[in-house]
Amino acid sequence: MIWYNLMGWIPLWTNVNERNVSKEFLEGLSEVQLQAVVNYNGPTLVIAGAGSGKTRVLTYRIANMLADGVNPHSVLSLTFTNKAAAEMKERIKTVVGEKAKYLWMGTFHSIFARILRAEADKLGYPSTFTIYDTADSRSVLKSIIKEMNLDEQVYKVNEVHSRISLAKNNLVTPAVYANTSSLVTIDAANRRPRIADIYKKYMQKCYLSGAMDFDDLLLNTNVLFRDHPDVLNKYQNIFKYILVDEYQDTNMAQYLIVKKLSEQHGNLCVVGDDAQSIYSFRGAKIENILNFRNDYPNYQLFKLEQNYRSTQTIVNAANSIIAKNSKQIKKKSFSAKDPGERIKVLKAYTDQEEGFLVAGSISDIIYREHREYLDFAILYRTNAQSRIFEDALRKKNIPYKIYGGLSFYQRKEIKDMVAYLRLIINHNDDEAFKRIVNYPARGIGDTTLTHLEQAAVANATNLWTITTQAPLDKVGLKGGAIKKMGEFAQLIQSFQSAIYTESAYDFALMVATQAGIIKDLKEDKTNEGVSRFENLEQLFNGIKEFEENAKESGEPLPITIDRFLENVALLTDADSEKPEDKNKVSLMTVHSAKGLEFKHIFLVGLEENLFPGQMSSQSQDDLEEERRLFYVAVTRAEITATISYAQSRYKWGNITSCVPSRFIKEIDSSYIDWNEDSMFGGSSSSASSGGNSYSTQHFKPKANTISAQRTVAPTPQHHPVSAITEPADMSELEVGMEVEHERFGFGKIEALEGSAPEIKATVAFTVAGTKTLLLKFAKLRIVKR
Ligand SMILES: Nc1ncnc2c1ncn2[C@@H]1O[C@H](COP(=O)(O)OP(=O)(O)OP(=O)(O)O)[C@@H](O)[C@H]1O
Ligand SMILES: [Mg+2]
Repeated sequence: MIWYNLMGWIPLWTNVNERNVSKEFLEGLSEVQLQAVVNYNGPTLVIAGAGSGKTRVLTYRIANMLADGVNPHSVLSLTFTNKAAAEMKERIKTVVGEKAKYLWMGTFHSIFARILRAEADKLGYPSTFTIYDTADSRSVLKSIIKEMNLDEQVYKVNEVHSRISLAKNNLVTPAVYANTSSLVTIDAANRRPRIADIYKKYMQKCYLSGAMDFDDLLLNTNVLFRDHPDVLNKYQNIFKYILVDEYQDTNMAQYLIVKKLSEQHGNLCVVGDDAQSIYSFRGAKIENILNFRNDYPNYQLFKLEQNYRSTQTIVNAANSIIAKNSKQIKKKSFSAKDPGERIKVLKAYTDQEEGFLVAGSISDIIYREHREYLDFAILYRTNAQSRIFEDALRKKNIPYKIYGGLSFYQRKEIKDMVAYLRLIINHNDDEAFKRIVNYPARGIGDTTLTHLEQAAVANATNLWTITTQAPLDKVGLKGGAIKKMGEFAQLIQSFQSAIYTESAYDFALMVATQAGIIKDLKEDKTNEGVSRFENLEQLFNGIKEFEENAKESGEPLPITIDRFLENVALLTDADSEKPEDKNKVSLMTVHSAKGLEFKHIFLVGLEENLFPGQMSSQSQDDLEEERRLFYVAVTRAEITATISYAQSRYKWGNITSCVPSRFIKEIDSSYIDWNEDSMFGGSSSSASSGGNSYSTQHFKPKANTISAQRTVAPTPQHHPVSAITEPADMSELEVGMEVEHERFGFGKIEALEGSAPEIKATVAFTVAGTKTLLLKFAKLRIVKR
């Protein structure tokens, strides 16, 4: 092993390249980074904390190879999102020019989808196979569970799906699954013994539909390489250099692909941080990083210890968090930047108020520090938390964008259009078939479809084959239905000859017109109808844009529709950014924020059972993963990190009280600014919110202006009050009483419900409006006149 680090250089390495003066781009690297960049032969592990330049090292390592004359076709670089790959490529392009575009660079899924298309026949798939998204997979599973007459409450589609997904990522086949007790948890063994059967049927159905789900892209690549040594050999020869970012989050299937591919040349470089392993729920194995030394005993190890992203306070705070984990590779991480501000904690009474506080703080910082919207990110544990922040940002006219969910492509009108394109390219795609067989309405009813489906199951084939090859009268269809099915099949077939000759946009437009989609959407003049039509237009804009981008990068014409579909199918949560979205506040889950950085981070919903999530209290391992997630979140910040939590939150329509997350207390207290007073009482410390309707301004000169915008509790002049008591004992409160709240001002109790200590009061405040408050936090005072 050859070991470099910044503090102690171990001079075992004799072949250190001299700093090449003509390679100016290398000037921006530290000494240890430079060594990791220039020594690009042999197995290499770069292990280092967040923000230490791991991704930068990968990028420059590739640039340096190309500058040395390495053929870009022989370099495979695997990233976690397509966006990261595109940025990396762009960066390399600026350094070494156009040849960067020939690099194999992308996510595991996109690279191996490309290889699978080229080799599909070896696996009995058409090269036009469809890539099923999660919704497709779940729909298939749903129909199987129904077909098998299983209880949908016991065999919940989402759970079954994640079990199958986990099995696939561990390369566990249905047969092995059925016989491996360690994979079937006690819960599943007792209550869901048929998962292996569902899994098997699911595999068959996908295969018959000529479809692979996301996990299949990795599973089938493994099958391909296992069963076809010649194919493996071909790609081993092609990829002379393989590089993997975020290696700590690779799963078994990914690990094996990389291991096999690099066997020939041994030039595998992986970079990662065990402290940022956050995908074990999807099968990621932190062990992959730990086992690197066993797999490649002659590896070079580089440890990067300087964090170039964040202030000292943020780095130190993050170190203090991760130190609480028992499982970790000990490593140093320091920042040479300014000490910076302490991590602020915003305490809100309610989830809604949390939204206001955060939005307020953002506009405050923008105003005070002259920042742009793109400098901010709000990070949450679960996607469902976004709504409250969206509302608050909208009210303040702060533009924002949401990553994740890919909701645009989940809209009905978009899915319908995409389903047409999918079915035209791959007639066997049952999910697409079912979606559009009667859209736009052409009088094909559920009964017809049921007959077709039953025949497909009975003959172990797909709907298209039944429709076009079976005697439909024997399948149970009547004359009218037979005719309509014939017309439908003809329509789909009629586009066949143009798929690869027309450009994507022209082709899609032809389909949308001839299939009657445009007419159907145009006819609907309701608001929803108009917005559906606009969405379709957006999709077409997206197709055009895709075409233009591909043209610009010099790809052969025409840019066909299958290329666009592939691109859509492989989108990840972090990929959905449009150019007009550039200068906006980013909202995303912590998982999606991996690898990214922002000047100012707001980490919200820091409450027990939310972050750490409910499941994580079950085991130490889960809790440690949540803690790593927290570490990832904090280390996204360059200048400030702010944490917020609410004391009460709506859950299923009920207000429930919340306990601040243990993680806040785990941060070394010297890096925390609890900031309690500034929120409610106007201390001189920071992190209150300028335009916020509740909080108090903290920097004096502008206080008057801003306070004028605030909702202020009416003063005694407006309300002739004779006495206000100490905070009321809950038992003293009654409906109809006049009370005062420290921020909402005066109001009247309209209702009391629940029992101590969870009593809630609905109070109609004179200025702030009606609010439901948990009394143990609200500290109401009774107004005595
Ligand atoms: N030697 C350097 N000099 C100046 N800036 C640097 C240097 N190395 C890295 N940086 C900058 O520091 C930031 C973090 O780098 P990078 O994203 O590569 O870190 P990372 O280790 O990949 O982080 P993460 O673990 O979060 O993925 C980036 O803005 C990068 O440009
Ligand atoms: Mg990185």
